[in-house]
Amino acid sequence: MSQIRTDVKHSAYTAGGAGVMSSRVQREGVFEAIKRGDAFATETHPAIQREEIVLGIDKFKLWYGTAQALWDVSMKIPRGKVTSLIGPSGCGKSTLLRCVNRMNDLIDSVRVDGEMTLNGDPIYGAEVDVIELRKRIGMVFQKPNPFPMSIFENVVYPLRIDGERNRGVLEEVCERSLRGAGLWEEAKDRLDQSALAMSGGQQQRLCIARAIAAEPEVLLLDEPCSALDPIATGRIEELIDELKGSYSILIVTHNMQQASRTSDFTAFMYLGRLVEYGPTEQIFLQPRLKETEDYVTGRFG
Ligand SMILES: Nc1ncnc2c1ncn2[C@@H]1O[C@H](COP(=O)(O)OP(=O)(O)OP(=O)(O)O)[C@@H](O)[C@H]1O
Repeated sequence: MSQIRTDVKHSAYTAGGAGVMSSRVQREGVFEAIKRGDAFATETHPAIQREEIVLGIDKFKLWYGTAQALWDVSMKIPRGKVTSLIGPSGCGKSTLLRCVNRMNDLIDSVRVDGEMTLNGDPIYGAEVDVIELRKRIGMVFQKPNPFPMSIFENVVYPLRIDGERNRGVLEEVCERSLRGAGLWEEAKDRLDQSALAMSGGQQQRLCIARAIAAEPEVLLLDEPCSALDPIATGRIEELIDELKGSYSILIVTHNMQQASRTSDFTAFMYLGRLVEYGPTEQIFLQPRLKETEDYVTGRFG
């Protein structure tokens, strides 16, 4: 899908919505219900059920101190596909993403409830080794964060910390990961040079190379293009398209065009709730809820 359409035909509260919404929610709308704190069920499209699942999120809640930021979020993330989290600023997209690899553990005031599973294994629980978990879930941040070392050492960093010393293995992984991140041709003659001398777009692809060097089961991208110019953004979007199939990607984006171009599935969040979740084309062209339509067509947010 190359562009967002504004002539969407939604079937608010009829095609599946009515079955789960209280009559008050139907009458006054989802956003009013959410603001009031009423019980509210996500509009999940049936197509999700046909997918093989890599990540399960079940009734997940999060508080920063006394302020609740996530409310009963339940969703299944398909394997080998790209799933976008969209929604207005402050709706909890990054918070949800950071819960997947337990980055929020680093914030003292955070408390969570509910379940998440990675290929069936619990993500939360006293027995979970968070360091091992983070090896299975790669993450790329808004601003590229290469380490102050050579391009080569950046890419093989995950193997180094696992104790890998075999030069042949490291070189093979370096080349494979840089090729995977679309950076090999630009980087192959300067592998020993500092990563900090690369352009912002190259640094972000390097961070993706470093993430995929660890062969993660899920790749989390938190607004990976927000610090990049349009050309570098285009390269990252092409790369996301190429990684699809081999990797399961969950991406937070502010950019509707980016969500529609890059993702197979899209989840629309509002005030810490998951409002509607389904195939990207349906979310953009035939959303079930009027609120989703208003957001994706730019009528609010
Ligand atoms: N470290 C924190 N401590 C306290 N509150 C936080 C913290 N991080 C986020 N919040 C709050 O949690 C809510 C969700 O924020 P979050 O950053 O997840 O939203 P977002 O949808 O990713 O926003 P944006 O699109 O602006 O990045 C907001 O109300 C925010 O102020």
